[in-house]
Amino acid sequence: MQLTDYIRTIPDFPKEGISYKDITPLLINPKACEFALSKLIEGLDGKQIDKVVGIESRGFLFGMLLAKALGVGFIPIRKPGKLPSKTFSQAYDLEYGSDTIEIHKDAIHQGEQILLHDDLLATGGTAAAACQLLNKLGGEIVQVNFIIELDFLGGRKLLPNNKVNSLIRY
Ligand SMILES: O=P(O)(O)OC[C@H]1O[C@H](OP(=O)(O)OP(=O)(O)O)[C@H](O)[C@@H]1O
Ligand SMILES: Nc1ncnc2[nH]cnc12
Repeated sequence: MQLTDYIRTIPDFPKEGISYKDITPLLINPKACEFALSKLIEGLDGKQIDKVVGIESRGFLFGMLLAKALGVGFIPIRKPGKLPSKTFSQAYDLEYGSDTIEIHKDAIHQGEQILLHDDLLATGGTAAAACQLLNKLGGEIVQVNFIIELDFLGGRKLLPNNKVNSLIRY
């Protein structure tokens, strides 16, 4: 199976000049989703994971599937003002703007082995901000994985201390 067959490129969305990678053709196909999930798990090389953290909103989709498949809990990192209990916040820049993400202060315990997941790595601002939050909580980031990585934006450079795995690289 070729995962790239299930990714659609939309020019000039959400802003002129952005070539948007749309994963909805993947989401609509259960066999392709199963394949992508198995590849993400394969990329973990059997490493022990205590919790999966997914970044709002597209990181929730495979994040929860990964947690279920690994038999561990899922933790959402959310946009500001969405999490109801006490949070840590981190501001960051992304390919088409800037934003803040938050995590519950009690979501992770010191030394827990964390898999961080998002659908796409672009400039790396979002994932780097998420790593800062996880480090603050004392989580050990085992791997950061993505369905898609936009190599030409160099996002990996913002994750110099992390193992990064992406299924598709453009
Ligand atoms: O590497 P970066 O340049 O930081 O960009 C990557 C982020 O951008 C997208 O999220 P977006 O903020 O568009 O939100 P969404 O998941 O709710 O669509 C994507 O899902 C990543 O989280
Ligand atoms: N080019 C892109 N396509 C889809 N999601 C993105 N998030 C940041 N850049 C993106």
